[in-house]
Amino acid sequence: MEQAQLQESQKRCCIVGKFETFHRGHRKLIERAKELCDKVLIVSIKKEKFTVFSEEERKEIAKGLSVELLNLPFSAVRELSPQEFFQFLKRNGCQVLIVGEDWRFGKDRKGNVRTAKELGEKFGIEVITVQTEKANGEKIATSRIKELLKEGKVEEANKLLGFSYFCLGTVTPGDRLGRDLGYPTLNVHPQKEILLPNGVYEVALTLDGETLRGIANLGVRPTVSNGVERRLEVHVPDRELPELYGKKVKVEFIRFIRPEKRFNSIEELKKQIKFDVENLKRYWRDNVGRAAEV
Ligand SMILES: Cc1cc2nc3c(=O)[nH]c(=O)nc-3n(C[C@H](O)[C@H](O)[C@H](O)COP(=O)(O)O)c2cc1C
Ligand SMILES: Nc1ncnc2c1ncn2[C@@H]1O[C@H](COP(=O)(O)OP(=O)(O)OP(=O)(O)O)[C@@H](O)[C@H]1O
Repeated sequence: MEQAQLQESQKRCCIVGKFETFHRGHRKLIERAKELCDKVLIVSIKKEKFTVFSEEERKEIAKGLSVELLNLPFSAVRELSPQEFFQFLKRNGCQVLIVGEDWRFGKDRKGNVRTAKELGEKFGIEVITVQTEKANGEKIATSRIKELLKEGKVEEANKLLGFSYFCLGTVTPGDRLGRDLGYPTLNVHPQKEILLPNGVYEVALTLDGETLRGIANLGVRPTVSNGVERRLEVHVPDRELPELYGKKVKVEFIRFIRPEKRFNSIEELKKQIKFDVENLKRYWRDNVGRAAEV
């Protein structure tokens, strides 16, 4: 029995697909793979540009899930027949293949789960099917997550992702206006274009391994600038942050608070920020124990 368990745990599971977002559907496959195998390899095939997460962000997600990520351009597999595709998997040491119910593979997407099971028998690769993960009766899909993010519905997007939409970025100097306003902000230069609309968001800021709750303005700051350059500025209430220029940070978007606005004076902007911050602090007090993560 022990020997059998040992052999089972040394198996290598593969999962193949675009894997743009690692949403709850993708992660159901990963969880199943981890139950069955010691090593899990994600073969991520990129057809078009990924826009939700940068390459480094996807690597970070994969690392957090303890899976190996192999990125392949679509051109590397486009011409492979279903049979050649299985030969490719075999060469990569794949012993178990985990697939969603509607998985298609091989040239012109000719292969399906049935073909996969047949080829699996031939090549000695066990093919395991996982049921589609749905939310409100609909298959969880990256396209829906993108739509929600673009509409500013970050909480709904996060529910489908199963974690908070985030960006990694570098701290850059701002105009030092925030300090005069009484609300100093950390300017974060993100690695990608953030899909969310301009606005004020509840966020979680991770720096040097510590996660702090904060409030961010994502936008062009129409009150104080000519409104062209998009910026991400994070304010951490009741906390004096040291000089952090050049540091890599992570900003998770938890909740949309309000759209960005142009105020007639700095005084009005200051009053609004005070209102936003006080409201958020009250919200945190009223929701003690609520984790930053979904
Ligand atoms: C919670 C919060 C809300 C904000 N809302 C707005 C806004 O609605 N309109 C706007 O023009 N700027 C807004 N800002 C941006 C401020 O104008 C900006 O933080 C300030 O100009 C400081 O910029 P600096 O860090 O480059 O010095 C907001 C900032 C924070 C922290
Ligand atoms: N909601 C889901 N539930 C279960 N499995 C899923 C779900 N979405 C995708 N999968 C599976 O994950 C694997 C990788 O899929 P891939 O990244 O190519 O996604 P997809 O089906 O095109 O979905 P999406 O566009 O949402 O990323 C495939 O085996 C696919 O069937």
